[in-house]
Amino acid sequence: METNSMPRPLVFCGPSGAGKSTLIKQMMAEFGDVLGFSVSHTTRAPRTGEVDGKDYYFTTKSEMERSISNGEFIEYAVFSGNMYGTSKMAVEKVQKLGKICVLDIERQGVIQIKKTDLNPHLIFIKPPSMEELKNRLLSRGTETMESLKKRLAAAEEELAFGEIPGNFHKIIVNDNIHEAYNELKEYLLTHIEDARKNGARMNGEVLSKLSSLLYFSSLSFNLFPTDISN
Ligand SMILES: Nc1ncnc2c1ncn2[C@@H]1O[C@H](COP(=O)(O)OP(=O)(O)OP(=O)(O)O)[C@@H](O)[C@H]1O
Repeated sequence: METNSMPRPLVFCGPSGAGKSTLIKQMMAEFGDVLGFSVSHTTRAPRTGEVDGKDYYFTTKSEMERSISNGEFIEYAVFSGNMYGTSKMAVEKVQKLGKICVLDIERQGVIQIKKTDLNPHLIFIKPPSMEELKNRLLSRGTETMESLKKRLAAAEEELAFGEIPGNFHKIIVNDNIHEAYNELKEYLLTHIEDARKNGARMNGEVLSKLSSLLYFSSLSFNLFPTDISN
């Protein structure tokens, strides 16, 4: 059960190409009523098909640095030469809807988020091998030779971080995507059901408050006057 009214966020971490976005997209498609994606900010250029405000908030280095110094970010990191970060606004936007906030962040971000009071479920997505990771990044077709090299070099460090005991609550090896997704779903099902029940309870409370409010305003303003023609 949740210990407070805000459901615990889900933090996904793992090397670039491990399959985080693929798994998150499947979860959002199946549990979109109760999950909300925290849209990160980035200074990297949009990839074909990426939408500003949906996949990322695309921004500039100077704008992002200004927001960070104003304390507007929960976590941020430089990865592969670009800045990435989670703004407080992005998480609050999801939590205000009573949904479980889903974050896709890298190692430096996980270290920072662990110091906050967000108390997330920390999930590490691992590729079956470095060779397969390279193949996936190549076939995704999003990388230049230079960015591929950077991502693979960073992957070694991400993997080492993922394997340190206590860093994550759950490690999922994404070999077969269906098996990986089922393992993820099984791990999160109780959390999702709790959030659904809490959401339904919160909606019920809001509805009952609204109907009392309507009832009392109808009495005080006599919105529904009694028929005196009889
Ligand atoms: N189990 C799998 N088997 C084969 N291909 C996969 C599997 N999971 C994901 N892929 C493919 O591998 C590529 C990388 O996956 P994805 O973009 O989800 O990784 P990511 O961890 O989100 O990477 P990044 O951090 O760079 O955004 C994609 O083209 C995706 O379709």
